[in-house]
Formats: sequence, C-alpha cells, structure tokens
Amino acid sequence: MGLLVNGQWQDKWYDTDSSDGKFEREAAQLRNWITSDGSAGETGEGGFKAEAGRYHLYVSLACPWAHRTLIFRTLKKLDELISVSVVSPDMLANGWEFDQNNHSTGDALFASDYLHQVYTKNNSNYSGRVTVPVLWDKKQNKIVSNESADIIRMFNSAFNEITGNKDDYYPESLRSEIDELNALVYPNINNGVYRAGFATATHAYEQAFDDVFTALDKVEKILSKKRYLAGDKITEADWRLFTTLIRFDCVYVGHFKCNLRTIESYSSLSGYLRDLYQVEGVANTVDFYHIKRHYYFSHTMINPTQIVPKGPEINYWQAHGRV
Ligand SMILES: N[C@@H](CCC(=O)N[C@@H](CS)C(=O)NCC(=O)O)C(=O)O
Repeated sequence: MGLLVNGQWQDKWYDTDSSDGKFEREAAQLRNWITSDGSAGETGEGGFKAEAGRYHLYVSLACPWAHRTLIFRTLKKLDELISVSVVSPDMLANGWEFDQNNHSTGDALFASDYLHQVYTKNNSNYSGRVTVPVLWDKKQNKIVSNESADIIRMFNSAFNEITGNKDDYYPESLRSEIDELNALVYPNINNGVYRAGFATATHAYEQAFDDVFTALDKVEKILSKKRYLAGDKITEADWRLFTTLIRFDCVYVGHFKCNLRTIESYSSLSGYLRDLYQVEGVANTVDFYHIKRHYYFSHTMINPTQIVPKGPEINYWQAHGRV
C-alpha cells in the first residue's frame, strides 16, 4: 500500500497520526467527464466524446467504489463498448498489481505490472494515491476520471444514443432525494466502515462504529416501508448502498469490527440486499474470493497473519420477499 510522490512510488500506509487516529480518504484528483458530444462535463476538460471501444476501465473486484462502475457498465449494456482490466486482490508493497498468476486479467492496454504505472503514463509527475476505479481514454492516451461517483453518472447517460438503453438511475424528478440519501450513505456507511476499520485510536473507531449503525438503522426504517430507497424504482442510491451491504457480513463485521449487527439480522435490509443481488447481471459482478482475499490479506496492520476466514455461509439467491 502506498502512493506516488512526483511520479515516484513510495510504500506507505495511510497517515492517521496527523488526524488524531482518524482515517480520512483522499479526494479523487482526475475528474473529467465523457459526454455524448464531447463537451466538457461538470468538472475538468472537454474532449471525451462517448464512442464505442474508446474507453477502458481498470477495476478491483474487491473494491466497493470500483464495483459501482462495473454494475453500471452491466446495467447500461456497456459491456461490449467499454473494456475492463481487473487487478489482483492483493494490494501490498507495490499497491494494486496485475499478476495473472494471482487472479488478475493483466493490464490489457499496456501490460503494466502495477496500476501506478498507468497513473504515471497519464502524468509522469503525479502525486497522490493510486486508486481504482480508473477510466482510461485509449484515443488521447490519458485518464478520464478516477472518481467512481462521476463514472457511474457518465455511464448512466453519456452512451444512451449508442446503446439505445435509456434506463435512468438518476432521474431528474428524484435527484434531490437521491443526493440526500447519498449524503447519508456515503460518509456513514460506504466510507463509515473504512473509518471504523482504519481508525488507529479507539475514540475514532467508536465514533465511526456509531455512525455506521445509526445510518444502517435509518435505511432499514426507510426500507421497511418501501422496496427501494428513492421513489419506486431502483436508483443510483440503491446501487451505491448495495456495494457496501454485500461486503458487510463477510468482511466489515469481522475485519473492520463493525459487529453490532449483521445485515442478515436486519429484517428489511437482508431481503433488500437479495433483491438487488438478483437483478439480471448483478451477481456476476460480485466476486467473494476477491472481496475476502483483498481485505484480509492486504491489510496486514489489521490482520498480520493474513488468514482469510472461511465463512460466512449466506445464500443470496434465497427468495427476497420484497414487493
Ligand atoms: N473516490 C474514489 C475512491 C476510490 C478508492 O479509494 N479505492 C480504493 C480501493 S477500495 C483504493 O484504490 N485504495 C488504494 C489506496 O488508497 O492507496 C472513488 O470512489 O472512485
């Protein structure tokens, strides 16, 4: 685990000393947008027009942020248009690696050994963490974006004319409701589990732990009255919650010490999670080997033996009972 400093790789764990034991996630730096006509998006530069075969996605199957982008690629029928490389589950001294002997597809574009080499191909002087997902433009040979929240919005609409798929997971009429839900779910649940797991001081861990379960109780309450979080259709807000829920019982309960309750013990969330898992194509984006192996094997400061637990046994194909 490390980062680039002026284009040089340095092996360093997250710095929590300067933040009183709290884990603070670095903001994504590369935030251009693919648009249907190549005009500039909300941030960054223009020049990234939606075209079949032009873009490549680098993901980890373990990572909840990368997972969102894979789900949107599937739901929006972009599989044939946007190619993918998958990193190995182990993220150790060299950060994310492409080791084909260790469950990686390899880097389909440059045959790199490490993801940090893709970042320095984009900018030989880059400073910052080397995170997945990364969306690469094969035409201009540069990174479009390394922010999953933006990438799923691009996938939601930029390629509609090419694919003919008009499904909308961020509909105009529900935007403020979705934004409000994201503002609850992202800091307290998606990132909340990391704040608990990566904390190096008890008070920071306990605060994060409380935030996680207070927010889970809130979404459980919403979902006890309706099938999905916003409106009556699946939206972006559901998919953003899903990627944390599916990792919760097999990783976050144990490895990140979020053990007040399991998702299985929530009467609505347990069925809701199955409901989303069973949406066509979604189960294929979930890889429990990568998920468990990544967290338990890579975070040696949390789990120095690197032993990966065998359980739990949960059947996500069981009838979800949601209407
Ligand atoms: N803001 C980014 C966050 C991505 C992120 O933090 N990914 C993690 C994997 S789950 C990562 O690559 N971490 C490597 C590191 O922090 O060095 C996004 O949502 O796209």
